[in-house]
Amino acid sequence: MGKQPNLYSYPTVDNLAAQLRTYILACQKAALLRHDAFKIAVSGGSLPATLTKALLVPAENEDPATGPQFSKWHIFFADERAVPSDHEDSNYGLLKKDLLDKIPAELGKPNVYPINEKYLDDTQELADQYQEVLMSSFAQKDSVRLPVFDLILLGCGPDGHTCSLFPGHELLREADAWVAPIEDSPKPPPRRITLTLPVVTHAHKIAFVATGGGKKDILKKILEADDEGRSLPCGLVNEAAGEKVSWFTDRAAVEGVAFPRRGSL
Ligand SMILES: O=C1O[C@H](COP(=O)(O)O)[C@@H](O)[C@H](O)[C@H]1O
Repeated sequence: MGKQPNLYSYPTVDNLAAQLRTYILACQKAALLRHDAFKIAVSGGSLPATLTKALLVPAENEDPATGPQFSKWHIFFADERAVPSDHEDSNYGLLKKDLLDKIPAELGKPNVYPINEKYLDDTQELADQYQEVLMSSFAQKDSVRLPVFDLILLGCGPDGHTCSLFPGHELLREADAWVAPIEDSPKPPPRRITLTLPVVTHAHKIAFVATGGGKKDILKKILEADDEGRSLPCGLVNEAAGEKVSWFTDRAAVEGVAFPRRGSL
C-alpha cells in the first residue's frame, strides 16, 4: 500500500455528521469542476441516518451556495438486497425514507438509480442490469475498464464486511464484473448484489462511516492492520486505495485503537 488511509474521530455522531458534511461538500466541489455532476454510491445499514444529519443540517453561517446541489447528484447503490423497494431490507427504501423524502424542494432533486425490481428472482440478471445502468452513466467509450465514482460512502459491519463483500467470500476475488450477485450473504437477507472490490477502490474518494462501541473490536483489527485485519473486506479497501480512503468514526468505535495517522478536517 502507498500512503495510509485517514482516520477522523469525533466525540459524538452529531460532531461526525458536521465534519462529514464538510468532506462531502469538498468532494462535490471537486466533482462539479471535473464534470459538472456528482456521482456517488451509498450503502445501507446505519449510514443513511448519519448521512441525513450531515446533509440536511447546514453549518452555522454556511453560504447556501456552497451547500449540496442535489440536482447535480447521481446516487447509485454500493450494494442492494434482492427485495422490493418497499421491503424493510431495501437499501433504496431506507435511503428514501431517511434522506431522499426529506430533501427540501429548494435544494433540488437528486438523480437516483435503484435496482430494477423486474429481475428480483435472478440475482445474476439483477447484477447485470445494474452494471448496464452504471455503464450508461460511466462508460461513454467501450474502453472504460472501470467506473470512477466521485465518492463512495461505505459502512463497516461488525465482521469487517463492506458493501455486500463478506470476509473470506469468493466475491472478493472478482476482477472483471462491476456488479456481482451474492446468494449466500451471511447477514440476512442472503440474496443481494454488490459493487466489486476493483470498482470500490477505483473511486476518487472512499469514505467509511463507522460508529458505536459495537464496532471497536473489528476497527482495531482493520485500522491496526494485523494479518486478519488486512484480509477483511474493509482492510482490502484500505490496502488497495490507501490515502483516498477516509474513516469517519465516533470515539466509541475507535476506543483503544492505535492508529498513527489521526487527522482533523
Ligand atoms: O448489510 C449491510 O451492512 C453494511 C454495514 O451496515 P452497518 O449497519 O453495520 O453500518 C452496509 O454498509 C451495507 O450497505 C448493508 O447492505
